[in-house]
Amino acid sequence: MPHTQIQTARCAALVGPYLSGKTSLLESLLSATGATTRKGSVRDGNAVGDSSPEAKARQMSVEVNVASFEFLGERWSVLDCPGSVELACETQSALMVADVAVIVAEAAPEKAVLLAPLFKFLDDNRIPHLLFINKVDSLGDLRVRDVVQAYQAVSARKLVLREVPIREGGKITGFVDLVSERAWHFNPHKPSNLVQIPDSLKDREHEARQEMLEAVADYDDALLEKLLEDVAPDTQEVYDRLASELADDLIVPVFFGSAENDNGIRRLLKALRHEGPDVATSAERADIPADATVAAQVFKTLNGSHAGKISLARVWRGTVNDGMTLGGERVSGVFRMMGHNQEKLSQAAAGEVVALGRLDKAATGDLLTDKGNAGRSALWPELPPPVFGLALHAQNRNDEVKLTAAIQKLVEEDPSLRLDQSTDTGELVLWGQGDIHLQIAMDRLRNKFNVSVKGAPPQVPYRESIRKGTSHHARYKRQTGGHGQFADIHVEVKPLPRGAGFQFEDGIVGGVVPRQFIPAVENGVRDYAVRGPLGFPVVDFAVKLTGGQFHAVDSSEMAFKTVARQAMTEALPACEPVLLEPILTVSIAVPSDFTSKVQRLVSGRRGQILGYDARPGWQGWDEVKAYLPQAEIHDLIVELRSLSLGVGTFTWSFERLQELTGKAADKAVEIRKETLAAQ
Ligand SMILES: Nc1nc2c(ncn2[C@@H]2O[C@H](COP(=O)(O)OP(=O)(O)OP(=O)(O)O)[C@@H](O)[C@H]2O)c(=O)[nH]1
Repeated sequence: MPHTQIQTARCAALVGPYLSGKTSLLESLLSATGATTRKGSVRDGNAVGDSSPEAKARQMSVEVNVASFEFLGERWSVLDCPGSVELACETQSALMVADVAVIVAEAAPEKAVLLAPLFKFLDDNRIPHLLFINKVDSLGDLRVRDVVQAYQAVSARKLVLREVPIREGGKITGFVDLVSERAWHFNPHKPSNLVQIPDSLKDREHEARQEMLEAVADYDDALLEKLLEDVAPDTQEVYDRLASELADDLIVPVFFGSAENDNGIRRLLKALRHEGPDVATSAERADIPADATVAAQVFKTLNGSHAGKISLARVWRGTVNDGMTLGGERVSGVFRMMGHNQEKLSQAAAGEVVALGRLDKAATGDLLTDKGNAGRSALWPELPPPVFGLALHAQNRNDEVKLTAAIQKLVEEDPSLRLDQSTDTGELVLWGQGDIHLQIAMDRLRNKFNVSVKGAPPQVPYRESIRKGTSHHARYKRQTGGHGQFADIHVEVKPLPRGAGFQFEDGIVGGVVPRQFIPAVENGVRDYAVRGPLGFPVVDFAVKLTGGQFHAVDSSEMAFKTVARQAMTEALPACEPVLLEPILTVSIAVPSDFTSKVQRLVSGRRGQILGYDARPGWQGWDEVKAYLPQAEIHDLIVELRSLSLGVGTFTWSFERLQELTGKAADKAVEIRKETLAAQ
């Protein structure tokens, strides 16, 4: 078919559920196009992608792999994205700069819901995408059309089957292309060869082709008219409509094959070549300002310990030259990536995906132009809220200082990580998207930044308060040599309502405690309140200084501060101390099939369900709102994912403190005592 050669390079992102075969597909695309001479494999650990130690150790993609090839004179960059839900932020960033996404999915209709967040993200961002059903070598009796039907339930756009399988002896041995109506026979690790359409398949082929044409005609009146009048449409017209409807994200063409056996790969390449939009179309989608002559957008940042900072960027417009000023900084090196290997270029033209050296101020999402750094694009996806935290400690105490700097570099590489220095517990808590996400981060700290760390569940920031008040008299008197120390106070202590904090009242009349010592009394109480009788910060109580005595020579600020602490130490245990635990408001989002399981999960964790509603903008999903003790949240995401095929997620915010009594309280106090004793 005629094809106007597209001069600019294009970019496809490979996305899809965990272990669906994206890295294998990249390997297959590279070998089919001659970009690699020997096909590697994920199993053998010699694929172009997944070459980092963290990826090899897990046999999974832990970050986006970038590679490129030429197919029939056109350059393509491929962004092989990680499939794990915990690494979705990385995938979303890569998708923002791609012309087209290939969703690689196994034929698993029972897990169709896994694709829902991806379809929604692609549709929300109008990113053209097609579906490649992988691993058809092990499809068994499943029918491709049934798989498509199951996936249709989670896609707002119409899935349009572009080929039908040829089956022999219970196996898929080839396919019939529904546009050209030509049949191909799969050959292991070799291009398919043209065959006759089997007679037994002719009816099915005709039916499927009609369905495809009708789906396409939904958006094209001229084509619809032809179909209604039984006029056979011209093949070129069908290809053109398919291309424009894909570019407008109106339809999702569906292909299938086997990355492992290199089947269906050339058909996929042809679809990308003929139907993938060009960079100018995608730049419009990305809202690249018209006045920028040169524009590139960073979708990933790498802080190599030796090579310095590298920004992976898509060139949206113009040419990026090594040494030029882009985004207000000098570009020091332009590289084309092939997995972990880099090829130095003197320049990169529009459409290319390149690594740019030493742009110290550029961050992921930033749009760099010849006019300056326009900052993070308004269209860039929001960061996912953190759902799993670990308190980190350097294995070697001397590394504690290095640790914070190294984590900051990691956060720059992966903005879905967040570092919090807890003011309550003093812990350095790394927040992320799940246990695997944080384990990868910890591995990177060791492998890249040479800091070995241990992770532990973060401490819960309990508080304590009192249930009843008391009056107390305390005297502090020391006579050591010359100057003595003297301070004497009467205080009234009383509980305050939840959320009131701490109040201090000066009730002194007649100057029995001189004015200059009163702040010292308040400071002494505040000092004490950092750790009450149960070992936690004391809140929601009031102290009134009602009387006292002083000595003209021996009284000092220090003495009054000390006596105030002493008064609290003596008085508070008698005020019925009570533990307060933080309660969070959580909002848990799951497909509605899992809503009742979520309610049980919340109840089983001492939570209080507030109700549930449809999740706005998510068809077939619910949002369950509940109060949940913070102590129950640490591994909530783990259980939530395991009951929802991995797609459940939640957001949380602090709600209030609430009294905790009984065994749970005793345990918290016991652990606190052990922790304090160990310090
Ligand atoms: N039978 C069969 N297995 C395949 C095929 N493609 C990939 N696999 C296997 O599926 C597993 C996962 O493949 P990967 O290519 O690592 O999957 P991925 O989608 O890149 O994985 P993540 O990026 O970690 O989500 C590997 O064991 C592959 O060998 C295929 O076409 N057929």
